[in-house]
Amino acid sequence: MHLSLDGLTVAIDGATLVHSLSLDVPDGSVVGLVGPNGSGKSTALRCVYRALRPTGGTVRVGGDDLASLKPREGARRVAALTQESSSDLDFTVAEVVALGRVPHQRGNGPLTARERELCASAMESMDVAHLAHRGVLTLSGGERQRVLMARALVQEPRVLVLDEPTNHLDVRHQIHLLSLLREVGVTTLVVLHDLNLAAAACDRLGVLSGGRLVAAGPPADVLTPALVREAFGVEATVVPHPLTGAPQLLYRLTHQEGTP
Ligand SMILES: Nc1ncnc2c1ncn2[C@@H]1O[C@H](COP(=O)(O)OP(=O)(O)OP(=O)(O)O)[C@@H](O)[C@H]1O
Repeated sequence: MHLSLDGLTVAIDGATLVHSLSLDVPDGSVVGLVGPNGSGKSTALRCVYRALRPTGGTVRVGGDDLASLKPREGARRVAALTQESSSDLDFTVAEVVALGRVPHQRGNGPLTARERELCASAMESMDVAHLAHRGVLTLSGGERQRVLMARALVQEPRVLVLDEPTNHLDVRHQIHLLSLLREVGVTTLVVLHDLNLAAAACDRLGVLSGGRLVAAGPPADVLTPALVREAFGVEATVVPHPLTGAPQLLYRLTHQEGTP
């Protein structure tokens, strides 16, 4: 299902945090949003999972204005894994994952056999099946992140919105999660800090700086030394990955005058 941000603007207390952001995420594609700290990535994403109402512009999901959809219909279409996703209650892992089915359920009936199978397979896929009976509050940061991703998958969304989903994950689980996005084939908008992972995982990238989209396109077109210098203030050498051809950034740590 196609996701599009059309002239999205967010102003809070007189400060414009996102300036007229237009970005398309075609059906089944993975689009990455990158940019320095405070550039507006999470703010833009919050409008897509309806934690924030934009001041201007529209978020369209499958052609429909998200703001016009009933909350349940919105939740059937869009699942989010965000910095705010957490559970303060000591549910078990299996219970938290099963919560992903709520937008599809009528009343408080038990899960169907298909839904139980869906939960089992999502937990297996995110490598948390062995934690099914553990309380989520006892989990490590990475384990909790994988549980929340399993919950998002169980929701069977048409659009996935992920804010730094690899935060907390070790390198094996980072690669697994990002590879999974391709396999699942769900339209995905994902904020990533690691530009090399973003280049490998995404069909297209959008670069935010100061709340404005300063570049958008395939990773090889976007991740140039000039763009990285301008947006991030960093010197990088860009080389093609020897196996995949995806652009990879090499950095050199610079010595600061006056430090040992
Ligand atoms: N509710 C708010 N009130 C005032 N300022 C806010 C609010 N929410 C976010 N901001 C500011 O808006 C800017 C963009 O924040 P946002 O969280 O979208 O950035 P980001 O690109 O996701 O950053 P990071 O990479 O650090 O996660 C920041 O300067 C932040 O301090």
